[in-house]
Amino acid sequence: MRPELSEYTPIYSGKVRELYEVDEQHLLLVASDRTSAYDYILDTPIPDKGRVLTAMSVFFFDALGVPNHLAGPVDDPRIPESVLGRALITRRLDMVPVECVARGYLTGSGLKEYRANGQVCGVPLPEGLVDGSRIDPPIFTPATKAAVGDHDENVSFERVVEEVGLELATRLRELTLAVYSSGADIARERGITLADTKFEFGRTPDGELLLADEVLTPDSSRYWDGALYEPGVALPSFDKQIVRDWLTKESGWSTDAGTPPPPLPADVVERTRARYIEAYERISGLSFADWPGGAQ
Ligand SMILES: Nc1ncnc(-c2cnn(Cc3cccc(F)c3)c2)c1Cl
Repeated sequence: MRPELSEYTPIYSGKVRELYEVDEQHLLLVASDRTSAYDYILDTPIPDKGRVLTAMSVFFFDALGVPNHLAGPVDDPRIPESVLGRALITRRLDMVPVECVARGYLTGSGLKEYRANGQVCGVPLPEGLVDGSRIDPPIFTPATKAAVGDHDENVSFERVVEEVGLELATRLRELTLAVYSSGADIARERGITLADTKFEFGRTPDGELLLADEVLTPDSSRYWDGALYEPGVALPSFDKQIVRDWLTKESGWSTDAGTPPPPLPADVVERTRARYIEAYERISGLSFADWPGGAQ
């Protein structure tokens, strides 16, 4: 008999995820079916999104072989039925207050910074780069966690050293770049470009540094279709472009409307759900139908 979710104390509610306390040493990390676009949380959930992204994290945690915060399998008996398949039992860690971002391609806030001063987070880049240019080797572009509703602030490596000390800052950079490259290689072999990603790390009471949070999901990374990639071409998001295009080209809404986006039509929801499942099945080589939870 599984416990009810109401038996666990909620300790954090993010835009699309929640965190509960299971006991002194363990947390329940829950991924919802909510999705965001243009910095809004959409009214319409994408069925199975939480389960697919959980499956992706588990696949990468296993594939990368890096010490991490997982403390049980996806069907751990401590996981309530209502969130089975989209929740994980994790060890409770002392989280490092740095968003550890790796970029293998120049876009988003990195491109904005580059255009202003030819570097990203204090890392100088070659001249002449455009949106989508490859950054090889990938760079560590850390950020400080923003207040709720705000964007993270890109910071220099030196700033991270001030925050956490040189040894840990160096370790974070090494781990971030190594794990990103391994994950990006796995995805690239399956035709998916992971342009960038954001990791979070935490420490155990005896000081071990573990990879925590979600790993290499479309919510923590930019997923591009490898077949469509070309530098300088605005790169559609593998998972979010269907929603973005419907919102900006068909719904009558616009980003400067100052109003929240309208609800999504069923076909946009279904096509987006299918894109998440396609990304998971291509990258993992596994069938999502075998993943626990969902319509029982
Ligand atoms: N193993 C850990 N130990 C301690 N704290 C965390 C932790 C804190 N915050 N976050 C981000 C987050 C993850 C999911 C759902 C949310 F609502 C928020 C993760 C973790 Cl993963």
